[in-house]
Amino acid sequence: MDRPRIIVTAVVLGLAGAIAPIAAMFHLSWTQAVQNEHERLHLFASRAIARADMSLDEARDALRQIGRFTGTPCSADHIARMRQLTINTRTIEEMGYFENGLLKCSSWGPTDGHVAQSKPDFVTSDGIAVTARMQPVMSAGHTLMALRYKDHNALVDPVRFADIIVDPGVQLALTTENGILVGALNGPDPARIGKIVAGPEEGMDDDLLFATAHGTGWIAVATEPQSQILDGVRRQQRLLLPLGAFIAAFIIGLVVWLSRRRLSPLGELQIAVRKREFIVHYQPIVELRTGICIGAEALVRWKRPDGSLVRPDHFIPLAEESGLITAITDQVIALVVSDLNSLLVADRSLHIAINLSATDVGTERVLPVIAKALQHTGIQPRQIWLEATERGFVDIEAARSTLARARELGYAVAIDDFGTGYSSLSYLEGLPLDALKIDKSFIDTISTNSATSSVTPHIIDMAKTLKLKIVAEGVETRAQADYLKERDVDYGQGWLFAGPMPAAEFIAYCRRAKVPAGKA
Ligand SMILES: Nc1nc2c(ncn2[C@@H]2O[C@@H]3COP(=O)(O)O[C@H]4[C@@H](O)[C@H](n5cnc6c(=O)[nH]c(N)nc65)O[C@@H]4COP(=O)(O)O[C@H]3[C@H]2O)c(=O)[nH]1
Repeated sequence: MDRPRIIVTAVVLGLAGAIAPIAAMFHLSWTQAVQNEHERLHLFASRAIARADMSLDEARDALRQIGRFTGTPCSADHIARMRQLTINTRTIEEMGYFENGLLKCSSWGPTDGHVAQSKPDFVTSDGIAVTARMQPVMSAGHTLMALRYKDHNALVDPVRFADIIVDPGVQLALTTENGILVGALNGPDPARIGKIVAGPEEGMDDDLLFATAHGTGWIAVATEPQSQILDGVRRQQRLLLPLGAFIAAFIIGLVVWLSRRRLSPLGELQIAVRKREFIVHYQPIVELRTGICIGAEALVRWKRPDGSLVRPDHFIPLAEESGLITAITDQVIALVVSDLNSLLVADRSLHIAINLSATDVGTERVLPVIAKALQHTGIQPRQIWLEATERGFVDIEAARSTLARARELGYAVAIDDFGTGYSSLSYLEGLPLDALKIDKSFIDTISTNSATSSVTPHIIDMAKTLKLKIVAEGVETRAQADYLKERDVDYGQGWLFAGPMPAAEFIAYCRRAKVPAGKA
């Protein structure tokens, strides 16, 4: 992904990361507050059911007691007993005795016997027939509930079935299972209660929150206006919004950290390695005596997604420091083989020099990589030169072992940038080498009177003493080329002959250079 896309993606992710947790916490505050309210309403409804059951138990107890009366029905004793039970049972307003379906007497005294038994709304499992709303004949007060067991009935004030303490704003209703309103607190709307009873256990009906509880035979409904939960929502928001803000800050931090990492030079280089964004340019090496091209040095370039080329000086040090260099070396080896396989097979006199990093020289890791890349290509190992700089000789024993093994396998080994490090003759003597590349800084001094100009002939003599092939790097002028040729330096590389070029151009250059290249 290129830079602008990373930035755009980071901004989008950052915004989403900031908005999503806050929005989620707003939503969660609301649902949590609603759930809390439902639980609270459910508690009131359950209490109403418990209260109704208790009232029913009281009435049932009184009905059973009077059922055990064995004296003459509607005698003074019987009426006194009913009256006593009415007085002693808080729930009961009046008791009555029925014969052949007609009220014969009540706790108030004998009746004229024309009041018929009411039709029950439901019958409990133990045989108590409940009529939710009926008008008492004797006491002629407000609507009561009738509970009948065998021949006796008890009239109960429905308020007794729902008289629990609720929070302000909460309305309570007790209905039979078929929706007949039995008792109510704080004036709920009967029409809406009827609708709620037929629906789910809890929820929201327009602007009304509700929860129901089911008992044997009745349903309790607790409701409250939606506006009542705003306090609860605010309470939840006070708890959850800081958490949302923390998560948002964490996500934004993470996005910034990740995008900075991806935008950092190392992050970009890691992506380049993963996406194999490297290409190789080839700089011809010519024989100074004839000017014929005898090979090239493979020089890596990083081709950015926008097409621009980054020179190795700008990323090789970072690659070496981070350990990415080994992957880059491997990609260069693969590219050399795929770019120049045919050329190297067609012309056995050509070689390609590959730069090894200090890490590559310190271990033998790279050797099997090259061997594998050359398999089935027809390229001969001697056509591959391995260039090691003096930086790679920090662990001299490891370097010696790698270079010796490389030569055993048939590769040629050259020391690159010679003279810039700490190499001395005695140092060089111990190393298994085929060639020495004189650094450009020494070539630059040729024909000048600088202090280092006298060093160049010594380097040349030293290489000759060690019977090494010599390559002069960075040859830019004819005077430099003439000087080197006079001193029997074998090969030259530099802008005088050609700069680094893409593979196709190098192949064309080599074909032309059957005729001597440059007039060295
Ligand atoms: N001013 C001037 N410069 C000339 C002339 N002739 C050649 N050069 C430049 O000198 C450098 C020669 O490569 P080097 O000494 O191995 O130095 C190389 C080498 O140490 C390293 N490098 C390049 N490719 C690789 C690679 O694949 N792996 C590793 N580990 N290092 C590489 O990067 C360094 C720089 O490479 P480049 O930028 O391609 O720079 C190249 C080349 O473009 C000339 O006449 N005048």
